[in-house]
Amino acid sequence: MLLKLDICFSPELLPLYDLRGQVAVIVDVLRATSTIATALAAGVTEVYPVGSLDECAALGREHGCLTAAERDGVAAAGFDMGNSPFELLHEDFPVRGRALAISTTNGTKALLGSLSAEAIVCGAFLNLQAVAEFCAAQQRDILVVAAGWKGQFCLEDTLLGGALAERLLPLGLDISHSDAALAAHELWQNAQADLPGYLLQSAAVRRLRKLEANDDFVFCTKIDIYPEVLPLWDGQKLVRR
Ligand SMILES: O=C(O)[C@H](CS(=O)(=O)O)OP(=O)(O)O
Repeated sequence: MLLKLDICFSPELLPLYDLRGQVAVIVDVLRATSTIATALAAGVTEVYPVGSLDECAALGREHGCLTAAERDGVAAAGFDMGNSPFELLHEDFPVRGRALAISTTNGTKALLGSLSAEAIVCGAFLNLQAVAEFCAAQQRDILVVAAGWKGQFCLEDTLLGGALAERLLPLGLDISHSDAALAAHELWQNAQADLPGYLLQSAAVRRLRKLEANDDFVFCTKIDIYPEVLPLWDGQKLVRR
């Protein structure tokens, strides 16, 4: 049987999908899932995605987790870091061997809304190959859950869905049933020659540039920097597989 891939364009649309038996690929290219992949690549042992700032603070206080928290693109006050992957790569701020609790505007919401899936992984351009290999091995239908922006469609997460489809099509993936997947694949065809250039027109990049986080955008559009880093949900937390 051909495997299918579909795309849910925002967490608000999740009630329309039945995730049971499927692989959910949570995607928040700018920036949560890129930051989570970077954290695990940098030696963070486990990542706890949480919905509220209070839960994030409690995990820091009561369990000694590093805490990353952001709202509307800005680091929330009182936490170890915001939502930039570079904060996990500072030499003077060692993260290896530590657990991380993270709460962001869109990305953690997408993950916490997808818990009925058979398997849950985090996808970004940084770890696209790891995600593709996992999906190929699972032999289950795939739902790409785009974090979007405050319930709305976004280009960068949709493009990741298209790029994942492109990797899996030669293995027999079927996207013919889903206009969402077909559209994402078409978008990827247009963007792949110059992904950062294509995304310059996107709302997320305009937001990050206002926040002087353009370096984050450039980094998060690099493909397969971490081809073996797969953030996998173990029922309570994300661990590197
Ligand atoms: O910090 C981010 O990149 C975003 C915040 S927003 O889209 O700028 O409001 O959070 P995320 O949950 O990573 O989309």
